[in-house]
Amino acid sequence: MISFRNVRKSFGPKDVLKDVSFDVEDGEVFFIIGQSGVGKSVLIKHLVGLLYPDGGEIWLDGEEVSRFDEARMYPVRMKCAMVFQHSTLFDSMTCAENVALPLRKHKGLRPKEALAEARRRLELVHMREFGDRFPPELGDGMRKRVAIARALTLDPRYVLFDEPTTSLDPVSARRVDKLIRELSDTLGVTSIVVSHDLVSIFTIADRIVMLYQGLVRLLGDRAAFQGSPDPVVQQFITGSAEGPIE
Ligand SMILES: Nc1ncnc2c1ncn2[C@@H]1O[C@H](COP(=O)(O)OP(=O)(O)OP(=O)(O)O)[C@@H](O)[C@H]1O
Repeated sequence: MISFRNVRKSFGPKDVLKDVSFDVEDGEVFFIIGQSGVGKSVLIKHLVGLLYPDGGEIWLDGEEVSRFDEARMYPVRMKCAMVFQHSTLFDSMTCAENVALPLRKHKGLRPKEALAEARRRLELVHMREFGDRFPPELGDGMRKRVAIARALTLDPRYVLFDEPTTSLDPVSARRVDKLIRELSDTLGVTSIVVSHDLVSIFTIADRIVMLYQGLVRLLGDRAAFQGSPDPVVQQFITGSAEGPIE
């Protein structure tokens, strides 16, 4: 389980996170939503020690990771994989070689074993037949799925997705949604998804937290958001230009 407890973070005079608290339960698909610049990426970077809070605590599986030094962060990063918005695959390696890389580096598998295991991992994301292709030969959606396969190589308990469907065509975006849902349902992975994509949110989220002006505006399931009388929540989820959001 992940707990953010009264987390505060400022950059110079800018108070990005003022007092943010919520828990993410094991196995759920948990979305973090809110306007551009509200601090969604800043928040998830705290989980893996890419940022440290100015105040408050972050707990992961019973340990306060917000006080960990680099050495103690290492196993945390193995447990929490990140899938960045732009797939960071090596263009000069095949998809299978890309997925095999962390298996060789962190699990010590020999090249042949790592490649065989990489092909099994590609199957999880329905990309097995593309193992010998190079990333530039594939579309964005397929590259994203390979990046997800690579993120899964070290059997993380948590996968942090930063805007996984942004810049994908609608069909590829829905395939990525389906995959995120499957990872929770079949592997028990906990997914934390930063997203603006209303279709994803209302199709696959178990729970959603909305950040607004440095605070949690609403935390709840899809029905709680759809039925919320809060005009800020309603404006965000309907994507309306008119309303209280500045
Ligand atoms: N390392 C940093 N140094 C200074 N300011 C930063 C740093 N990282 C983030 N910020 C600022 O913190 C604020 C929140 O950024 P963040 O990237 O978390 O927004 P976001 O909610 O993820 O937005 P988007 O949806 O556009 O990705 C922004 O104003 C950003 O400029």
